Amino acid sequence: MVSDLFDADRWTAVTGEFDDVTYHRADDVPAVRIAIDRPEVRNAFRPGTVDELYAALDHARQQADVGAVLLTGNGPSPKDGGWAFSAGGDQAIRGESGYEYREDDTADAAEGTDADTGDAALDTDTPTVGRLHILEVQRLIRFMPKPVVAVVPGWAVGGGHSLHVVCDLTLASEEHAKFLQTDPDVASFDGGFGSAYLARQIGQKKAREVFFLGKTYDAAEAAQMGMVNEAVPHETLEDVALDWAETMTDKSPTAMRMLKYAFNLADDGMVGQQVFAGEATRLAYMTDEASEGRDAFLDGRDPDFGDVPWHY
Ligand SMILES: CC(C)(COP(=O)(O)OP(=O)(O)OC[C@H]1O[C@@H](n2cnc3c(N)ncnc32)[C@H](O)[C@@H]1OP(=O)(O)O)[C@@H](O)C(=O)NCCC(=O)NCCSC(=O)c1cc(O)c2ccccc2c1O
Repeated sequence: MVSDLFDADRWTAVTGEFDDVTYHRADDVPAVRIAIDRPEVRNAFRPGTVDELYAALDHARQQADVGAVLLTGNGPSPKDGGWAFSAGGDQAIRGESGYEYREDDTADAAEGTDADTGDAALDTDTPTVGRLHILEVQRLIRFMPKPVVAVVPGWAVGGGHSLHVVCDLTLASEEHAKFLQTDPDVASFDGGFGSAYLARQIGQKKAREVFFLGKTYDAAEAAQMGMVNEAVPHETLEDVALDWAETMTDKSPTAMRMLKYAFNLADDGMVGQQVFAGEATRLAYMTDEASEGRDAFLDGRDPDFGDVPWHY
């Protein structure tokens, strides 16, 4: 069983070697579901978990027929029935330079696993140094050209809280979702999206409260603060998430992509401009004007842009 909230009739597993993550594609919606699968430790992530998250998300990014990603945590815990989106970095394997691979951490994806085949695509050694590469996952979510929805069935804590913050939308379980920042309790700090983008969402004073006072907020409070879009009954969480995916994937892919990058642009500086401009270039390439520029070069003649209007 994948998760109590998972409806096996609506999803098909994506082939790949995953130990800490499950990865499914919806049968009737162009969307995928990626879930951390360590419910016994509140879906805390270790380096191998992060590798697999990255591999699944990057695979989803590259599927031209997938328009939305649902990111969640499987549950409940077999130990005590508790639910979690993620409790952040696994503190049991935190070393002095970051989170460390241990023997039982099957880091297949770190070796370049191909998400389609599970085969090792690149021959790299398992790193011996500590990692903080959940930040790479954050950037992947931020820059991928399709919406990512955090589907929060329980605790979103520390680095798990930051993960929901960086997602485009957050949907939370009315009964079980809880939001908490423990970073300064465990001498950690997400000074990037987890704090700065949070402040954009809920305001500076409130974001400082989240980190400095470490209060726990339920789904209704988090929605009222502006870091959660909607709180829904626990049993309906994944159905509503898939409805959202269906709504979003019915819309124009180009408009959705340009909107996501436009929302990012002001906060992301020159990187935001580069990502937005890349998509503007793609749109320009689709015009007759661009074809004329290319063809003139290939034909060895001067381009004739005479018929192209100077739009205003
Ligand atoms: C999440 C909790 C509030 C849940 O409390 P609850 O009482 O419901 O459950 P338990 O405490 O009994 O936990 C059950 C079980 O899970 C284990 N567990 C929970 N969280 C973790 C964890 N993060 N790491 C390892 N194990 C965890 C717990 O030990 C129990 O196991 P048993 O064997 O005893 O059954 C509460 O659990 C909690 O507060 N957890 C810790 C949250 C936390 O501090 N997370 C880390 C924050 S730092 C971080 O995530 C982080 C990661 C990065 O990679 C970064 C990179 C760059 C910058 C910043 C980063 C960053 O901040």
